Amino acid sequence: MLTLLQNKFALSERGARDLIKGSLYSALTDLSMLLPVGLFIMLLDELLQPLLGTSTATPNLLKYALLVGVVFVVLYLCQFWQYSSVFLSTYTESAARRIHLAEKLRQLPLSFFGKRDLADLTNTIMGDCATLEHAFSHAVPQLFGAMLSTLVITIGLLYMDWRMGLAVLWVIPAAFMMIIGSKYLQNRAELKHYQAKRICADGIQECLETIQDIKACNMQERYLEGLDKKLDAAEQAHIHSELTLGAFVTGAQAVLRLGLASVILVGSELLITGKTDLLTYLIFLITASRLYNPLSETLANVAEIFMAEIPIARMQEMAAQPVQCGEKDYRLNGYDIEFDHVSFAYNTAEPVLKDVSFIAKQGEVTALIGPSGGGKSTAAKLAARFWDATSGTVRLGGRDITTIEPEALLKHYAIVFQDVTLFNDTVMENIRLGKRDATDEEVAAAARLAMCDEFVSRLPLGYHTVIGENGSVLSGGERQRISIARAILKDAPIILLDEATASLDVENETKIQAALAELIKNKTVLIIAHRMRTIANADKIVVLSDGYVAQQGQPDALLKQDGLYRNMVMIQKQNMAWSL
Ligand SMILES: Nc1ncnc2c1ncn2[C@@H]1O[C@H](COP(=O)(O)OP(=O)(O)OP(=O)(O)O)[C@@H](O)[C@H]1O
Repeated sequence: MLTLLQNKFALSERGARDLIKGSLYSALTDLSMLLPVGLFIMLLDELLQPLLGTSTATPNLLKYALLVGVVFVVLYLCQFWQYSSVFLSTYTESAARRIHLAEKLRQLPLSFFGKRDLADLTNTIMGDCATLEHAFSHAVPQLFGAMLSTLVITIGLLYMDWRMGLAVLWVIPAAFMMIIGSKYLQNRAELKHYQAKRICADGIQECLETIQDIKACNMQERYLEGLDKKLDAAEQAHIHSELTLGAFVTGAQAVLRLGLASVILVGSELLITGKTDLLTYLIFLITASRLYNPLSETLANVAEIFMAEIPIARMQEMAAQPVQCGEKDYRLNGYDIEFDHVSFAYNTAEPVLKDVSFIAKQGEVTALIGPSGGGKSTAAKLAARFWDATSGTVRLGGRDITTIEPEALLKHYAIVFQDVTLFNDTVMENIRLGKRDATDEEVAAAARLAMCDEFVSRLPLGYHTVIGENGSVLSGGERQRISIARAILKDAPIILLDEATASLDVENETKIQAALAELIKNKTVLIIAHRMRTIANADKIVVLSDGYVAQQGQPDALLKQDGLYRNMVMIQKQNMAWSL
């Protein structure tokens, strides 16, 4: 039962157990709502008896006053238990779900993010969690509770008088059949609504991200027209989905109310023909008027549960994604990085790296060079296990890196990428990310080595200036220098520099090269650069072209060979001779 609920609703074991508890409390609350009805019937019975001549006793009002008090307390307690059980457990489960999702995202390989668009992912984390939170606090336990309480009442009514019992109950399967029958249409409408909403969110996100280019190309009007159409489509899809839901739910609720009419008809007939007594007839009338209330709400909830199937499916899809795992405690024999017949493809069958083999030795600078799209950045990312090789092995210190837990592995790496990522925080904290426990003095020393001083002194609050989302108040070169300072501060044994100095002017590049020369002593350095001067001091060159290793060896030796390396050096020399 627990496993079934876990699988069906993407719940944790505790969540499934809480759902059962919440459903039982909901059933108890529904049943407790019949207590005032019972009390009323008792009083009615005592009032009717003198009229019917079966007794002369008058009702004991004190007894009824006490019973009203007891019923009130029971009702209060049932509501209180149901509320605290259902809502508290739902929000606890919801918090656990969000943490679990975040934890899962942390462990997923980057290939997963390459396949998903960001708006969809954000929607899964924020929107889907909220949808499920609402469904499990307002719909699912109430539905199960109503089903349970209806079952108990059904047995009681059929036992009292099966004919009037059937008159009350026939509408329940009819109404549910109507809702279940409409499931396909409702799901289709909701899926269309969700897709339209996602397209809208994508459009808005794209607009915000590319606003600079849209303005530069004078495309505002055309772009906004497109966005307008997407918003209209989302609005239409939403109206359509609400109408589909509303039509079936109100239809089913109307069918439920027919039960009262049928009980009046059947009961009157039985009463006239003397097949039942007045009290039984009244019991059925009053029960029927109460029985349909929780059921009526439940019908609207059934639709919400159907709709929750979409986010549940997405949660399950996320949960089923394979994560990168490995050992946290391991021994390395130095920090040589070895690519051993490595091939790799992103999403397509076409490999980006093909049978790549080379060793980046500790204490040496190994430069990856080659034409654009040759696979240099991909190789660097494979070296840090951002992705796992499709075939072949990447080793660090003689150990296959797929056997090492990614976070434990990354402790050995300081990385400076082409695309720098900065956080909306101070310069100081952005650099401190390299080493969380670094003192302000250590951060400032790293910043000085990375030539940050000069531009930081111009910021209003110096190192304590908040630099905006992704360092929006800084230039490309300044952002890159912060990223280099981070790497210097981390002082890891392996350094990956992917176009690390690409956004710098020649003067700053020369200064930073000097700082980097200090940083990289006795470390394993893998450097990617287009400018030959950036890799002038490399110990080894690996030329990657079209995913293959075209050449590798010491720079001097490669210069003597007629190959890609010599061509690139010659072309760059010619370019430097040009002037505008
Ligand atoms: N995340 C990705 N998903 C799919 N394909 C990708 C991805 N990243 C890169 N590629 C493709 O892989 C190939 C190699 O890209 P890579 O960035 O490794 O080349 P590179 O040699 O570093 O290029 P450049 O010098 O222009 O930066 C290219 O064809 C590129 O389109």
